[in-house]
Amino acid sequence: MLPRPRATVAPGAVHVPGWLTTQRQAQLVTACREWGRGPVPFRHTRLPRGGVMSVRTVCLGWHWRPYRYTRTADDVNGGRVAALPDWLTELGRRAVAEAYDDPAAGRAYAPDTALVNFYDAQARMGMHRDQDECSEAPVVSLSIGDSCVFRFGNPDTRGQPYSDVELVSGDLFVFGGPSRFAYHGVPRVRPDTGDPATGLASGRLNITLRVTGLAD
Ligand SMILES: O=C(O)CCC(=O)C(=O)O
Ligand SMILES: [Fe+2]
Repeated sequence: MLPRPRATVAPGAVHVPGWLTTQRQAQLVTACREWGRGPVPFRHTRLPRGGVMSVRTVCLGWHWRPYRYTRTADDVNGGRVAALPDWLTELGRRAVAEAYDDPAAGRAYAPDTALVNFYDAQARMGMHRDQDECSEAPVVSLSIGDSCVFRFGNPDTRGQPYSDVELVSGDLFVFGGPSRFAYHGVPRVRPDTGDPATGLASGRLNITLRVTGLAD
């Protein structure tokens, strides 16, 4: 397969294909399994109006539920979420530095939460903005397993203009600056497109690192 070129999808939104080695992806898959064992398990997030998200999510550092962050998972089992490990923070710093070709931006990046989403073949994510953070620092997104269509739009509307980007296992996507509060979503996952060498036999994992801007 030809290497896919790195692309600026919108101002401040950069797609870096094949950023994670297979070995690093396998390490992340193992870590995600471990995080799912507790203290808070993966769950389908309940929405305030009664809906349930099709992805399953576990959080690190801070627990996200619509539409705020807390230290304990009061909508799951009340447990305190697992810590965000230093090695993952470090990976996020490197992601920002390399996506923006800006070592200082990488050094300044201090994520304090990660959302780990698992998509089975039917799971989707509707167009939304990541806007429960009190910070304009970029979001770092890592994808492992099945490919998906990642729809990345604009800060003003759920509709056009947007770009449909194919996110493949190992890809990095960073969105910050003028795109930090852009609408985005996952309209479809492509079953059986992942590489079993990552340790994920089916489905898709997405890890987003964020800065909440919150203090205890
Ligand atoms: O799965 C993805 O690629 C995006 C996930 C996402 O937008 C989110 O967790 O807020
Ligand atoms: Fe999001």
